[in-house]
This record gives sequence, structure tokens and C-alpha cells, in this order.
Amino acid sequence: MSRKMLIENGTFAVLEQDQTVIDGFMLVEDDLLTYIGSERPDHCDDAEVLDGRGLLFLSGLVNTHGHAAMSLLRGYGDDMVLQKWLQEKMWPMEAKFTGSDVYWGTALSVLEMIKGGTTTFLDMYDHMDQVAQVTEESGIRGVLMRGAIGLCPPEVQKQKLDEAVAFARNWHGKANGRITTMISPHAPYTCPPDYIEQFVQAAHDLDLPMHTHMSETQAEVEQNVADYGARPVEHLLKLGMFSRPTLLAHGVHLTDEEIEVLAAHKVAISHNPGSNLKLASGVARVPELLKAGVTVSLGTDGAASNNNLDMFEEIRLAALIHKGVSGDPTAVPALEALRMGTEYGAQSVFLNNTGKLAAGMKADFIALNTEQAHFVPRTDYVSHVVYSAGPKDVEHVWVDGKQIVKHGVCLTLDEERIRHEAQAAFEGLLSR
Ligand SMILES: CSC[C@H]1O[C@@H](n2cnc3c(O)ncnc32)[C@H](O)[C@@H]1O
Ligand SMILES: [Zn+2]
Repeated sequence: MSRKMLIENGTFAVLEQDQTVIDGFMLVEDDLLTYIGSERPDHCDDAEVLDGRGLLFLSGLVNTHGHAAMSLLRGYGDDMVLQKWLQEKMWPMEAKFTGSDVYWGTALSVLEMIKGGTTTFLDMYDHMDQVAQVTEESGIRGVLMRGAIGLCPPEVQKQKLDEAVAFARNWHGKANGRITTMISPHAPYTCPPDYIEQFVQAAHDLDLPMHTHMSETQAEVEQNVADYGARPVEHLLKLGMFSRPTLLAHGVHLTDEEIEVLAAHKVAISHNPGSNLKLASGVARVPELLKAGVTVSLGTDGAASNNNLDMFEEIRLAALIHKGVSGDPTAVPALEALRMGTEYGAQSVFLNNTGKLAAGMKADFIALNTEQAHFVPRTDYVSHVVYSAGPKDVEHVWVDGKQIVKHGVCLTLDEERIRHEAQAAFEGLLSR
């Protein structure tokens, strides 16, 4: 017998070009959306009923790049450029992280993300068993990977690669399919070419997609040319990375030719506007990428370079900064920005069953409380979500058909305990 929930009197953001919202009904059966339409569906007399009046239902937001445990370092290194920030502030602290630190840092981030309407997150970090544990317990959907920095002796490199492979083998498809995995060397500037090739081989062997940081700063591109005689896109192409389905984080500094290469190889980009602005890395060429047919999604990056995990903010930044840079108010229209935060996000992390409110998709969706001043007048809900909404508007969240936030309260995680343990973990890091 299937578990059914019928939402009536709701407004559903289906985000089609010709019809962005539907007023009416949505039926959820077990973990799937089975109907959205203006007429009451048949065969739902046995369904639990939710009155959707005053609520706007959206597909859950998809955060396609981050390092969840870095919430422990929020505010620890502000107003610095990437390399200095990594070398002088982040890496020395991260070297002290235990599995327990990663558990509580990740729980803090997942709590923030869930309450803010994110239903799928990508995470690249170390101690990934703890990240997977939080993912399993919280009910969120996670695309998880052991990231590896190869600036270490060969035996340590091998250990990290072995951990990445073991993690993928152990966790791919777990938590009722909510956890999927990818293979992830950290970046071309931290992983020697032969090490990247070993990750490409592992991705082939495991039949998994790849993820890495690339072309985040101008300095990184220049260093890549000095070290390897090629810009990062050509470098990774030669190392075989794009023979696998690939998602690149950042892609800020790209030439027209590089954009063509990415489009030709169906490489997706996770655009992280908040992090790129804060680290003064630059502004990615998102309108050009979209025009070339590249799938562009949105990520927060870690909370130490953002400094929150608010996907509404990334959607709004994506809609605004490219207008400002180009002088073209249509550079990234509101509907496109919202799709970047939902549908294109799911495509970027190679999930074809989430990211959209449509029959047959996973029941990963959120309800925003529209009975607030900033949703009035009721003109264009896409506009209101992109230019006006925020995480505090999130009333309810469902993932895989299960409700995990009700009236703004997370049902699966102990918020007070997480805030306490995360504070204690940070103080422990400072004292070691
Ligand atoms: C190997 S675990 C992930 C690793 O990535 C670091 N990191 C966090 N933010 C960024 C960024 O914007 N660019 C490159 N690397 C980043 C993090 O500190 C971890 O060491
Ligand atoms: Zn990152």
C-alpha cells in the first residue's frame, strides 16, 4: 500500500517557459510526485490532505558545490584572497579536524541548508563517512566525495585515493538512494598530473562522474601555464578528465575557446558567486556559458568563504551580478537563475529524478510562506522568489517524500545540540 499525500489549494512552481506556476493540486505517493494540476486527481480519497493555502511549492534547491564541515571555520579567515586564505588559515586548521569535528561541522551546515530550502547538496571533503552519516540521519539528499589534495608523499597520495574509492564503493546508492558519490581530485594546482590521471582511472573503473575546482583565480590559471604549458581546461582535457561526466567548481577565468571545449564535452559548471566575490576571485562568464549550452548550476562553497549556505542568496546574486557586469538586464533572467538553483543543479550532479516539480520526479520539494509583505502583490512568483525571498520564508521541506522541516523546525536533527557541539568543536580546534 502506498503512502499518499494530497496538497490542495496550493501554488506550484513548475517553471515552464509558458507557464511558471499552476494553482491547484499536487499528489505525492511514497517518494514520488505523481500529479500536479488544476483539477483534483482521481484515486486520492485515501490520501492525507494538506491545505496549501498561502504556500508556494517549489522544487527543493540544489547546492552543487561545498565543503559542509567548513562551517566550523565561518568567520575565521575573512577578507583574504584564495591562496593566502587556504594556506594561512584553512589548511592549518583543517589539518587538526577529527571525524567528530567533521560530523558536527557537517551537521551544522546540513541544518542550515535544510531549513533554508536546500534538498540536495554536494560535498567534497575528508572524513566522509561522518558526512554520509549526517546525510543519512538528516534526510537530505547528498552527492558526496572524498576530495584529495596531492601535495604530499606518494604513500599519502595513495592512501587518499584508496579512501576516495572505498568511500564511493561503500556509500553509492545508500540511504534509499539519497546518497550518490563522485570522484574528486581537489584542483589542478594541488594534484600533480599523474595523480589526476589515477582519479580519472578510478572514475572509469567505478563508472562515476568527476568533480574538481578549476580556474577559480587568474593567478591559478597563470601558474598552470607556467607549470604545465597549458591553461587548466586544456590541461584537464589532456589528462582525460572530460572523458568522464564532469562538474567543475567555479570556472571563473575562461576564454571563448575554453567555453566551447566545455560545451563540446558536456562539462557542467558550478557557479559560486558569493564565494567568488568574497575571495575577490572575479565573476564567472555565466551568460556566455549558458549561451554556449553549458549546464550552469549554483553552489555556496564552504561557509568559511561565503559565509552562509543560503541558496536564495546565490540565486539572487546569479540574477544580479551578471546584469551589473554586462550592462544587459536580460543577462541572467529570473527564471533562468531559479532553474540554475533547481533543475540545472540536479543535472549538474547527474541526478535525473530531482530538481523539478513534475509527475515522475522524486518528492523533493519545499513550501514558502507567501503570507508576508515581500510576496505582495501577487504578480510574478518567480520574480518574488528570485529577487525577494530568503531562507526564513521556508515553512516546510520534504525529501524523498518524507517531511524533514515542519513550520520552520527541522524534524530530523537536534538543532540546540548541534549548535552547542559545533561551538565546542571550534573551541577544541583553537586549543589543539
Ligand atoms: C580536499 S577537501 C576540500 C578542500 O577544499 C578547500 N577549499 C574550500 N574552498 C575552496 C575554494 O574556494 N577553492 C579551492 N579550495 C577550497 C578546503 O579548504 C579543503 O581543504
Ligand atoms: Zn570549494
